[in-house]
Order: sequence, then C-alpha cells, then structure tokens
Amino acid sequence: MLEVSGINQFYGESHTLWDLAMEAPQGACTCLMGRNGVGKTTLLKAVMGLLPVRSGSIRVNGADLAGKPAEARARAGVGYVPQGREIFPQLTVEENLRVPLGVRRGTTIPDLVFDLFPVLKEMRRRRGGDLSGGQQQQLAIGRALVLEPELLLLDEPTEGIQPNVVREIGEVIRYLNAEMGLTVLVVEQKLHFARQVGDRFCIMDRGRVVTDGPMDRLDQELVQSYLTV
Ligand SMILES: Nc1ncnc2c1ncn2[C@@H]1O[C@H](COP(=O)(O)OP(=O)(O)OP(=O)(O)O)[C@@H](O)[C@H]1O
Repeated sequence: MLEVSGINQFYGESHTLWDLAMEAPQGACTCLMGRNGVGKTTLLKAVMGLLPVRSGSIRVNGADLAGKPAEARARAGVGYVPQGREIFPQLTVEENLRVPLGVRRGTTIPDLVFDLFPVLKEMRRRRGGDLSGGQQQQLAIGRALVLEPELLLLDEPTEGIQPNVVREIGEVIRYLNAEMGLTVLVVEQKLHFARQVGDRFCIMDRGRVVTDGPMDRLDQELVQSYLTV
C-alpha cells in the first residue's frame, strides 16, 4: 500500500531523513516508533506532501506521489491526522469537517464520521476552540476521514489526551483498520497503546528505519535499545 524508499530530507542544511525505506502493508496497522527527534513527524509530513524531499520515492498503491502536492495525495486516498491536531479554533466543528471537501469538490460529510464520534454531531455548531483536547482529537480524526482515505496517517493521536478518550481512540483505530479495511500508519510513543492497536512496528533512529516486524516481536531488547530514554 505505502512503500517509501531512498528518502532524503533536509531542513535547510540539516539532513534529517537518511535513505529512509519503510512500508505500511495493505490492511495492516503499523506503529511508527522511536525516541523524540528521530524524524517520525518529518516522515509523516513527507508522505503527506507537506515537506519536500530531496530524493526518493513515496508510492501509494504503486503510484509515485513524491513531488505531488498534498491535495493530490489526499485525492489518491491518503488521510492525515497531524500532531497537535491543528483544528481551526475559530471555525465550527462542522466547518472544520467541511474543509477537506474542497479538495474533491464534495458536498457531504460521510455518516461514518458522526457514527464514530457522536459528540461531533452534538457539537457541530460549536467552535473548534471550545472543544476539549480529546474532542479536538476526535475532530482531527473525523476530518481526516471526510475524504474516505484508504491509508490513514496519525501522528501521536493520544498525546495529552485523558485515558478514557485514549481508549476510545484506540477502539476507533482498531475499527477503521479491522472492520473498514483502512491501512494505518500511526506514530505512537506509548508502548501499551502501540501493542493494543498495532499489528506491526517500525522503529526509527536518527533519521532511518532500523528495524520492523510483527508486533509480537517487539521485545524488551528492542524497547531498551530504541525506545526507552
Ligand atoms: N521545521 C524544522 N526546522 C528545522 N529542524 C526541524 C524542524 N522540524 C523538526 N526539525 C528537527 O528534525 C528532527 C526530527 O524531528 P521530528 O519532529 O520529525 O522528530 P519526531 O521523531 O517526530 O520527534 P517527536 O517524537 O519529538 O515528535 C529533530 O532534530 C528536529 O529538531
């Protein structure tokens, strides 16, 4: 589904992703893990087309999207939930959800969004900025689902969220993956959550993917080498 190879990315002179290769196989939920600053967010933004890469290919369903704008990637079936949610605080919940429709000249928000997050229906006329952190995260996920993506990228969806909402978000990710067939790539620092939602892991260190595999092979040695501080 997603195949990234030979990605090199720079912030100015600072070389951040180094010949990076990884994949998120069709139908799997892959957890992208690694310590702070290893380049996880940079990789997700590069896949979504929000940051330019100097070289390499980013294939989704076989089509190379490197060099294509973010809108083209959204149309190709890639949805993105950014770190920190990035909802528009002055817009209502419904207006936030309508933002992606412009990309495809669509007119309706799919029922799935309100079925998964009934709170968004109740609060559709409230301003995004008035929602709690957990509700904003649900809105950010809902917004990413409006264009009915095949590949969903989520950047630390549980960061700063209270435990009961974390559980709900975990259930939604499992549902989207297992029942709806979405391929998922989720950046996650919490080991327990990663084990709950992921069937594969992919670990980054200093701008490269160093190891990956089925979640049950994420053992203590790997955790100590690459994840604990
Ligand atoms: N806009 C930027 N300009 C310059 N350097 C940046 C920029 N954004 C990130 N970096 C640097 O690039 C490296 C990778 O950052 P990135 O945010 O991708 O890491 P991360 O693994 O997602 O970290 P975290 O877990 O803390 O979110 C870090 O050294 C960071 O300081």
